[in-house]
Amino acid sequence: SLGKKHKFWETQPVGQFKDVGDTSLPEGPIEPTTPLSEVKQEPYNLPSLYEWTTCDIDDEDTCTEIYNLLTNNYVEDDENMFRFNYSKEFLRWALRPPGYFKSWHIGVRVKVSKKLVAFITGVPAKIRVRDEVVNMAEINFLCVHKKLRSKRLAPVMIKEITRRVHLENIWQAAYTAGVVLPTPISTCQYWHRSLNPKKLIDVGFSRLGARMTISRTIKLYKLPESTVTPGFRKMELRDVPAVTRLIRNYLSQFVVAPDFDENDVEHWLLPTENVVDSYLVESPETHEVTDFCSFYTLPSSILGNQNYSTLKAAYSYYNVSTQTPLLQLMNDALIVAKRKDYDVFNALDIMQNASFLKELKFGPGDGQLHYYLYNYRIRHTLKPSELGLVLL
Ligand SMILES: CCCCCCCCCCCCCC(=O)CSCCNC(=O)CCNC(=O)[C@H](O)C(C)(C)COP(=O)(O)OP(=O)(O)OC[C@H]1O[C@@H](n2cnc3c(N)ncnc32)[C@H](O)[C@@H]1OP(=O)(O)O
Ligand SMILES: CN(C)Cc1n[nH]c2ccc(-c3ccc(F)cc3OCCn3ccnc3)cc12
Repeated sequence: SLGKKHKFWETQPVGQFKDVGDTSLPEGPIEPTTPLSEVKQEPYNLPSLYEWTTCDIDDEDTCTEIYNLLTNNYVEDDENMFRFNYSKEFLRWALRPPGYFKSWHIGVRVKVSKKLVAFITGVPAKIRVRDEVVNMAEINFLCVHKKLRSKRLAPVMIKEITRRVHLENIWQAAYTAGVVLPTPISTCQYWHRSLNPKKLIDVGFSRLGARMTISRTIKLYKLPESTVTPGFRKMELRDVPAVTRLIRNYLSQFVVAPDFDENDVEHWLLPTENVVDSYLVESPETHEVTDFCSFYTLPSSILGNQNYSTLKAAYSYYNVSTQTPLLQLMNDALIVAKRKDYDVFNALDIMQNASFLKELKFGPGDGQLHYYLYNYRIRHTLKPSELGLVLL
């Protein structure tokens, strides 16, 4: 029909807008897997000025190049006031999960200067869709330098990472984006809970409510100094088996969710300073681990403000409540984040998050996050509450 033409995405094995609502199409892989011998052996062609490079994230200088490219050219909010500022330790965490492939950390350099001007990554993940556990690639950090935009570089990078993922005999992928592409499996809202309202108002992230003063606003968002749940403590290595049992059981209720094993839990959920914080509730009586909450640290650069350069943001990650009310558990997470000097606590309305957002004084964000699967059809668009997957 009319509407935007997606010249690249209409060539890809993804749900097409024209097929939305066609319930005759089966759920599952859209294209059959290809014999490995038929996968293109050589890289796709880049425009002649550029060359592919496989980025070694363990190399300090390469990690710095990636950090600088993203810091200056990655995702901005709709009003171009903030830009994600993933730290180097965060990138090393995000890109080296169990079973990762260095070949999936793909850069583009200018041949002459060797300047890194583009980047795209994949990490392997076992993702369950309903009752099927599918080996997928989680694609992230797609970035083209601002000076090289709208040259159709992104499709070449996407085809190249697709080729490299195919070489590892993986045929599906998961990704999220703030932009609408063919075709979201779900669209969720993000919400923000002010922790440092004065700074948020100063930098233009929040606006003073009608009939509100600064001091009234500070009082509105005030939190206790200490958490309230008995047995609430930081997660430790010895907790990995119990947390794995807890989170596997919890995530089984969602249509799309990671299929975490103990190695995954150790990597993704054990606290890492300035990257991911995780807490659990150990019953003082039974010493059973009954609840879990976690958030990751993703600052945003503040573009064009005299007094502040960085917004310290915590993002809700995976949370499980079996004994402690989710509302109380998440309020303890807010209390910890405030104590650690975060300015704002962000959450998507996925999983059971909608049950606490309003009551804990989260306000709706100004955009949406769309979830996508590559080469896997979902018959009906999912509600955010059916999603159990958080991509960084
Ligand atoms: C089996 C394995 C499969 C693995 C692969 C799975 C798929 C993985 C897919 C990747 C998932 C990444 C997830 C992720 O990283 C999280 S979403 C964050 C993406 N990055 C940013 O927003 C950073 C700032 N923007 C940029 O760097 C550029 O604007 C980018 C590089 C985004 C586009 O560069 P550009 O210079 O602005 O544009 P052209 O090169 O001229 O290309 C235009 C074409 O690119 C399509 N486009 C635009 N934004 C996109 C996006 N976010 N996903 C997918 N496609 C996107 C667009 O629709 C158009 O195609 P169409 O004509 O068909 O509409
Ligand atoms: C998920 N991961 C793939 C990064 C990513 N890509 N595109 C995005 C678009 C929105 C969000 C997002 C997710 C949760 C949230 F609470 C706020 C968000 O963006 C606010 C707007 N913003 C953008 C930059 N600085 C502020 C993340 C992303």
